[in-house]
Amino acid sequence: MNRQIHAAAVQFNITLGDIARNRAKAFSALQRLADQGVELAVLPEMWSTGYDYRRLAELALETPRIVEDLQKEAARLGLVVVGSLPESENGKLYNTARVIDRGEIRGSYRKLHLFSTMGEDRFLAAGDRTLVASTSLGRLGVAICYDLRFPELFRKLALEGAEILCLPAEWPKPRQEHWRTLLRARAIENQQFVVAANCCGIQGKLDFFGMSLLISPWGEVLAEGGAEDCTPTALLDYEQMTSFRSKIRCFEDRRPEIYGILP
Ligand SMILES: O=C(O)CCC(=O)C(=O)O
Repeated sequence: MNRQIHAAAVQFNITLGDIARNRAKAFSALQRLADQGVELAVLPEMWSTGYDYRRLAELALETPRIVEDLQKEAARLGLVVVGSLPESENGKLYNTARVIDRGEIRGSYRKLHLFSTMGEDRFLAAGDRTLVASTSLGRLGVAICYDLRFPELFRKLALEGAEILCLPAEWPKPRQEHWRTLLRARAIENQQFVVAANCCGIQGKLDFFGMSLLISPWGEVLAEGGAEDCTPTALLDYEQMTSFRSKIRCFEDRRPEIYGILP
């Protein structure tokens, strides 16, 4: 049976520290997307708060309630939703993405690579495991923003069966070409779909360019966001992935015994 998944990236201008406003934007986008028949929606990184480091510990206390509401909304709308939020546990803060499948949490992923260039490692603790979540739409691999610069992580997710890579981000100017090139490379080399949601607009000193992308395993950009709030959508056709994987056999032809630490 050929599976086609209607997917979207939810791109918006995150207002620093304003949970009510960010939440209203995200939830109304999810409603609109569900009305259009979308089944998978990826939200940006730290979408409820942005990087409001000064107040992050206090803001993170709201996260469990937001996740609960998101679960109810995903169940009501029949959506799979991925996006990252600040998480507080045992006195530490994490940048954590959850995979919510029509109400059920299928997995949780704490950002592994903290962006030391901007001090993320001074405020947040890093995760220590990867995630490929089994969902009603297939196997979703999750990575967050700066993780994109570490290809080994993505190969591991692919070897663990990831079919769609979901990447919430807050990726600023002037590194648009890195964003686009690396996302396309990850899709091509791992022969999987990529749904990457960036934010847009100004947050503090940072200027975010948007350009959320949905990419096929062939590397085609299926849909692309502009520089404003938007929700690019595309159909992800599993048949295309299967046929590409059978023509160019990257997984079978690997030589991990020579160069790899991965099995
Ligand atoms: O790698 C980059 O250029 C951006 C990464 C980033 O902004 C982040 O991880 O928060």
